[in-house]
Amino acid sequence: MGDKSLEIDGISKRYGAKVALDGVSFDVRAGELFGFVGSNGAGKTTTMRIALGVLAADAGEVRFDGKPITHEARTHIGYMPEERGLYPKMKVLDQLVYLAELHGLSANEAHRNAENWIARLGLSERRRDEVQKLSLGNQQRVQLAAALVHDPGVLVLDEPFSGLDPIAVDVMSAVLREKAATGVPVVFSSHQLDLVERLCDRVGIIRSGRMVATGPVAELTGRAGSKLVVTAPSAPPGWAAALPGVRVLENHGPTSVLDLAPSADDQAVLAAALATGPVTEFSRQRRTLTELFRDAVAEQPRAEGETA
Ligand SMILES: Nc1ncnc2c1ncn2[C@@H]1O[C@H](COP(=O)(O)OP(=O)(O)OP(=O)(O)O)[C@@H](O)[C@H]1O
Repeated sequence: MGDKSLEIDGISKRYGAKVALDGVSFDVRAGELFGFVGSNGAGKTTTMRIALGVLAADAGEVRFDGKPITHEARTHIGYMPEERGLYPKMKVLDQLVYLAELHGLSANEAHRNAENWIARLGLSERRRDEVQKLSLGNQQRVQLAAALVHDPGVLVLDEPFSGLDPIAVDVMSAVLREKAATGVPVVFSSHQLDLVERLCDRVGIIRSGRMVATGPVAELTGRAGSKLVVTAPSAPPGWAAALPGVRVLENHGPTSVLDLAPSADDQAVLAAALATGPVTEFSRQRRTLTELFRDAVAEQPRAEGETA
């Protein structure tokens, strides 16, 4: 491994008349953590299942290391399915050893890896317990261990953070960063956008089966303009409403939070504020991924055939 990326190129998928994916493209580069975000039903799970090969696309191609992904290459993907596919009655250690052996590791390697991940993910006291007797969060740790136990060259994780306590979130984050640092492309879906923003090198936003934005968070949020916080105690209500490229987001007493289009002139805003009297605060704030997401999801025209 080291320089191999996973490419999703023009993937389309219908379920009957329902278009689930319509030409979805993005790449997850070697060594990067890629956050895949989108509303419920936008197509994340479908995309991941197609990348893994458990579902066939109607059109498009999945490539690994520049070549159409083979069955062999797919066995090197560590996958965490949304439906969480563990054997409920099997014990944690046995299950991980079994899965590692299934991927071709020797008995010794399988044991060593299983024990390593059990320790790393804080499951040592649970290693002899049946999976079904674990809490949901601990089952999820086992599910991550299952995705990692065969030393995968790619990680595809469907909502790995959902339902985890803050400590488990930290462990999961550290493990994903570590795997990426070894050159593995890591893609995961999540609705926890603050976490995605903090953790990921790049993100992709999918809406109704189409990618609406892909790139580093800072780049995407920068392109979307910024927020301005202005405190002008003498300003009358609505002082900023008519300024070009400005949208008033919130007013708290003398403080206004303004949304600035990329074309808007912040100095003109400052001049307008000063024209009302003193200005005691004037600061730019970067937009968050959550705000960007809301805009991206709200602004796109509805897909053909989609009902409100
Ligand atoms: N087996 C199926 N049969 C019919 N429609 C399906 C099937 N699986 C998914 N869909 C539809 O395809 C679309 C995409 O679903 P998908 O599960 O990929 O979304 P998602 O982004 O993972 O959503 P969530 O965040 O809720 O998990 C949805 O409209 C869904 O209803």
